[in-house]
Amino acid sequence: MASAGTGTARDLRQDVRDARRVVVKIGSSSLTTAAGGLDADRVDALVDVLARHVAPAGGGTAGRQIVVVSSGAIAAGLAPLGLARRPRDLARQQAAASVGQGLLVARYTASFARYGLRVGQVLLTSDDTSRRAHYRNAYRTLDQLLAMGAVPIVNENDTVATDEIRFGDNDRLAALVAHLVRAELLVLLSDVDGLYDGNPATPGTSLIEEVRGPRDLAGVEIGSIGRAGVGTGGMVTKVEAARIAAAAGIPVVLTSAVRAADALAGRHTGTYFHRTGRRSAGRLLWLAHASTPRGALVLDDGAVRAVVERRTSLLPAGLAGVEGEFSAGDPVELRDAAGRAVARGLVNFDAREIPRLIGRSTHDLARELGPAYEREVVHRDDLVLLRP
Ligand SMILES: Nc1ncnc2c1ncn2[C@@H]1O[C@H](COP(=O)(O)OP(=O)(O)O)[C@@H](O)[C@H]1O
Ligand SMILES: N[C@@H](CCC(=O)OP(=O)(O)O)C(=O)O
Repeated sequence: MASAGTGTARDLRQDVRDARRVVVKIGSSSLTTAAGGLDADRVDALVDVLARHVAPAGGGTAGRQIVVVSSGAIAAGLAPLGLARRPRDLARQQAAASVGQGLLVARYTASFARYGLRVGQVLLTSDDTSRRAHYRNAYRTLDQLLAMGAVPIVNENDTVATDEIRFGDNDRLAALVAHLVRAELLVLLSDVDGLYDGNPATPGTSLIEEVRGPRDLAGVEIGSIGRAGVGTGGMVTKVEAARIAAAAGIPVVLTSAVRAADALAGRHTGTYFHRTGRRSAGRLLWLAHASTPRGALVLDDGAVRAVVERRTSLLPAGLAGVEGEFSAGDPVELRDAAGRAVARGLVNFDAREIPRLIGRSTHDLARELGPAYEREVVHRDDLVLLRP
């Protein structure tokens, strides 16, 4: 194991050091005071580290493009609204997020301004970003901000997200943002210095320095939120986020906010997740991990084979049934006759139109109902297979 701080080439995680476009996610627990509310000093401490990498002068890794995914809106809104702790109900969480998000971004704005850097607020919902037009738009905005030297500050759009479509935690959001902006590195910063093989509060547990794949996680006790009680997903969502990013070809460093400088410099700190896959097609990762299906299409056996093995579009002839209420453009699940989900896709028809399509050829449908019906139920470009 290389030592931290010396900085010879062998001591460094080279792909971390070489990454130009980086997503840094910071959790609520690292931005709030023990008494509740935003801790301006901790925001400044993080920005001190990040600004050094973004600012054009200074050598080293300066000139990097950094996207910050910052939690903390709800936590920052608690004290100003006289709430002693994080509320359980969605309405009060959203009220707190509404107040807190403004304060959070104001703090980042002032803090980055110390280095002559601008920030741009980007609020995303999981649902939007699975759709083609929104996905492209989100990419374009983030890319443009980076091209103009600004630092995007991303959070979930808490005030409009409903319980069903909500990420809640920002870990998976950060993994998907990393994929969206084609980042070369994802850094997850928390109040714990990495992934431990059990609850770190338990004596005798130790830090896992590297994860090469699922086998390295076997037997690891991955627990929920920490002492601060302001975070959401605990280690479970961080490991899930790391898995999503690594599978999409993006290495991940998971460590504590106080070690951010070491992590970004490529020094051996925290837990390093090696990439396990290659970059996959854009929006489909969001479709698989971020969308909430509004209903289901039941496929006959031939259609399951065609979609799963031959990767074709789903045509009306392969439909055997429909469930739920959805509109054209919504995400739906594709199920086999036994009810197993085999794929997820964006459907081209409203649910109420489906019964008349079941088992029919597109040719017959076009002749009977007009040319608008000569289309796939789910196009293969809008379809992602789910792992068994
Ligand atoms: N195996 C584990 N390794 C490390 N931390 C763990 C583990 N299991 C549970 N945790 C807890 O997860 C917490 C971090 O999650 P969370 O509170 O949601 O933070 P954040 O606000 O940064 O997202 C840590 O404080 C730690 O107590
Ligand atoms: N969007 C929410 C994130 C909630 C949250 O606590 O996330 P995290 O601290 O990353 O587990 C917020 O800004 O409060």
